[in-house]
Amino acid sequence: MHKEQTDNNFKERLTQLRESIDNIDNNLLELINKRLEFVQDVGKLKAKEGCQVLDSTRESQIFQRLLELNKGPLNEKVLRHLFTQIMAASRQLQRPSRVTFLGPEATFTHIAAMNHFGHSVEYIPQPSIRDVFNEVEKGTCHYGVVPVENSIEGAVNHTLDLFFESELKICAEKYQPISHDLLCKGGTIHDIQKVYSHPQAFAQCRRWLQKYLPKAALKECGSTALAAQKAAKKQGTAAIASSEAAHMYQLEVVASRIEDAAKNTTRFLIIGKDEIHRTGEDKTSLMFVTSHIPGALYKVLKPIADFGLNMVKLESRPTKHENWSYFFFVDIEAHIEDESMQKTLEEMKKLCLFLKSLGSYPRANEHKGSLI
Ligand SMILES: O=C(O)C(=O)C[C@]1(C(=O)O)C=C[C@@H](O)C=C1
Repeated sequence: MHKEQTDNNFKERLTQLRESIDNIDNNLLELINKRLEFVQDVGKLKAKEGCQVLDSTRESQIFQRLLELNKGPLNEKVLRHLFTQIMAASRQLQRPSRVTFLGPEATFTHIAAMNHFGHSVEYIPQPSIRDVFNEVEKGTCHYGVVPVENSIEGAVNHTLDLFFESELKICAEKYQPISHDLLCKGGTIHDIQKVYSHPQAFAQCRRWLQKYLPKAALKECGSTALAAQKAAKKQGTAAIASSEAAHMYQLEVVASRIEDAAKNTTRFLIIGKDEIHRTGEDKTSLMFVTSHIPGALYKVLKPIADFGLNMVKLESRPTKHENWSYFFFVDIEAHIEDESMQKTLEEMKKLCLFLKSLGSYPRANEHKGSLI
């Protein structure tokens, strides 16, 4: 076949296919707008009844249903991303919401927040985890996002401690894969004399730094995003931060995925004032203090096993009121409305000096990952 003929065939076929795509897009647009009209009606109903806009239980059911229905080629990550954005736009239409997070912009907390709430909400950075709690308590923001645990470094103690004073509830959890890049304003790796980053990021990239930048001075910053801001100001300096920070602070990625251990993940908590209903796949977080007697912790935890519940986390923190006395934090795979959980709590309360529930929320899957 002549080249001209092949070109014409290609163009004709491409035009046909693109027309089909345009038709689908037209339908999608019409359907999304129709969906939003229903969402507006739900919003009016909720406003009348004084119900909260975000219904994590319903959203989690929508994801479960769509994932079961999906036959591909759309993959799970992209499906989740698309519907996160659609539902974020829906919530924003019902009531514009504000989400606050441990800033500045482009921290991994910000990335986790955007992956959870989508791009349609207003994001407000805070300088500390305490400020995130304060803003949500005051009601200036509807939800807050804070880190609670890293798969390599362990618990974020400050977050755990703040739950003692706070009446806020955990409304959701989000696992965010953490991947570090080396960013700088220009030039090559050979020009870098100084590297800025958060101490945890340095710890997570130790071997890489020893191998490729053994002579560079390492300067600690309050966050990886702050490190990126600093590196953006001076040639010959670099930052270890996310690829999102590169984009936000106009830096170039000199080396990507420089962390020593793959599968580095941080678990974030979404805090707010909502009580989240049962989905059937839930987690409940508890905080308690035991008495100072032999076997106290064993006795308090025993009902969890007796009622057949799965404890997935146990953490301790000093109470700071009395030396060598501790708060314990446990996560249990159940909802507070479950009968077995109610019975467990009844037994645990009898054995604790102090016990409170930090909330029940849908269990997140660690392997859902991030797209953005
Ligand atoms: O079903 C609701 O309650 C809605 O408000 C609709 C919708 C959605 O977009 O599907 C939006 C917000 C809620 O968090 C849950 C679902």
